[in-house]
This record gives sequence, C-alpha cells and structure tokens, in this order.
Amino acid sequence: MGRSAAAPATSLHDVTPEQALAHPTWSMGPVITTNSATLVNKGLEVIEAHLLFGLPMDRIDVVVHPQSVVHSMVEFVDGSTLAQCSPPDMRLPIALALGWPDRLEGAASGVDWTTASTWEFLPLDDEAFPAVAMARHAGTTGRTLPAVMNAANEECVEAFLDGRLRFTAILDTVQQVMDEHAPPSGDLTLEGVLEAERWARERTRAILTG
Ligand SMILES: NC(=O)C1=CN([C@@H]2O[C@H](COP(=O)(O)OP(=O)(O)OC[C@H]3O[C@@H](n4cnc5c(N)ncnc54)[C@H](OP(=O)(O)O)[C@@H]3O)[C@@H](O)[C@H]2O)C=CC1
Ligand SMILES: CC(=O)[C@@H](O)[C@H](O)COP(=O)(O)O
Repeated sequence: MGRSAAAPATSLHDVTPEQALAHPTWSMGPVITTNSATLVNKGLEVIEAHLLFGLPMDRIDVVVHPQSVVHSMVEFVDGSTLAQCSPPDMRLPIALALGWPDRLEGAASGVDWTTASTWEFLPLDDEAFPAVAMARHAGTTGRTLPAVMNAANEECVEAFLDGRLRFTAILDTVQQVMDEHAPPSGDLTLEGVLEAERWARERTRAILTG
C-alpha cells in the first residue's frame, strides 16, 4: 500500500497530482496509481475479494504495509496465517496467470532472505481514507452501486490529474454521487448497470463543472 496511506489527514488536502503519482513501490498507470493514493484501489480490491472468494465484507481486512512485499494473507480458523510474498513486480502475477497451473521459472526475483529488512504493518486510518469504508458499503449494497462508485471515481481522478479537483474532493464527490444514486428496482440487468454507469459519469461531471 502507498506511502500516502500513512500520511496525516491534515496534509491530504494539498496533495498534488505529481505527489499522488509517485507511488513508492509500484510503477503503474496514472488511474490505478491515483487510486492507490486515495485507497480507492484497496476498496476495489476488497470488493473483488468479496465477490471472487464469496467472503462476507466483515471477514476481509485491510492493513497498511509500506514495503509492498506481502500481497495478501489468509488467516485460518486455528489462528495460523499464510502470507503471499514477493518483491513488488507485476511480472510475477502475470507469469502465474499465463503459466497456470505451472510456475514459470525466473519470472521474477524472489525475496532476498540474506539481507536484513523490516516489514511494517499499520492499521488503516478510515477517517483520513474513507475509500475502503465506501467500497465496503458499495460492495455490501451491491446492485448498481459499485459501478456508480467506480465511474464517479474515474471522472474525479481525471479532474484531479487535470488540476480541476483537490485530492480530498475526489472522495467527497464520489460520496455525493453515491448518496444521490437511486438503484433501479427489479432484476439487475447489464443495461441497468451500464445506465447507472452513464448516469454516474454525467452527474459527476455536472458536480465538477458546478
Ligand atoms: N499496473 C499494475 O501493476 C496493476 C494494474 N492493475 C489494473 O490493470 C489495468 C491496467 O493498469 P495499467 O496498465 O497500470 O494502466 P495504464 O493506464 O498504464 O493502461 C491502461 C490502458 O487501458 C487503455 N484503455 C483505457 N480505457 C480504454 C477503453 N475504454 N478502451 C480501450 N482501451 C482503454 C489505455 O489506453 P490509452 O493509453 O490509449 O489511454 C491504456 O493503454 C487497470 O485496470 C489497473 O487497475 C491491477 C493491478 C496492478
Ligand atoms: C500491483 C497491484 O496489484 C496493485 O494493486 C498494487 O497493490 C497497488 O498498490 P497499493 O497496494 O498501494 O494500492
């Protein structure tokens, strides 16, 4: 998780696009990098875990780990934990996906266990970074709300990177759009989700242009 995750709330208002795009451990595209800085990326990953593994939201935790070596952990009923670790390098998950069920030799370097290092784990500051709580709400509510959250966020990230929106206003605006959204009744359809997506983008743009 990014460096900004440990920053005090009072400094977030002035975060610039340049600062948000300077992820300390991962080299990624501008949208996901900004989402890492706001923790929207972590929120989306919580929704992914909820849906992919069929886990209730209250059994998925987020911890801040500035070194990005542990990518996920699973705690078993007996209290033991398995962690998936590697230096931050997307070649590893990409190789795993391409080679599955085999592991491709030399896809990436492993952790250097001969060098002393420190791994930190910190609790998430939900007040300074509301994105994970918002995503939990969107994922629990389900229906069109996750699509609305994602679309509003993408519009806000674009505005932030263009210098039209403050860093902290990204999530304030996303929250406003989520609050205003009235999910359609009846069976959920692809057209219903796409319509909610369109509505969220238009509503966000209208808010941003005042
Ligand atoms: N990079 C990483 O380590 C990780 C990335 N991901 C996910 O992988 C995806 C890509 O990330 P990343 O490569 O870093 O992002 P980039 O911004 O570098 O690349 C995104 C690519 O998607 C293209 N694109 C965007 N919208 C459309 C569209 N509507 N139709 C066609 N192409 C489109 C862009 O085209 P153009 O350049 O023309 O705008 C660009 O080439 C994201 O969803 C991200 O969340 C997830 C985990 C890790
Ligand atoms: C590489 C990857 O999967 C990203 O999602 C990465 O985790 C982003 O960094 P953060 O964990 O800081 O959001």
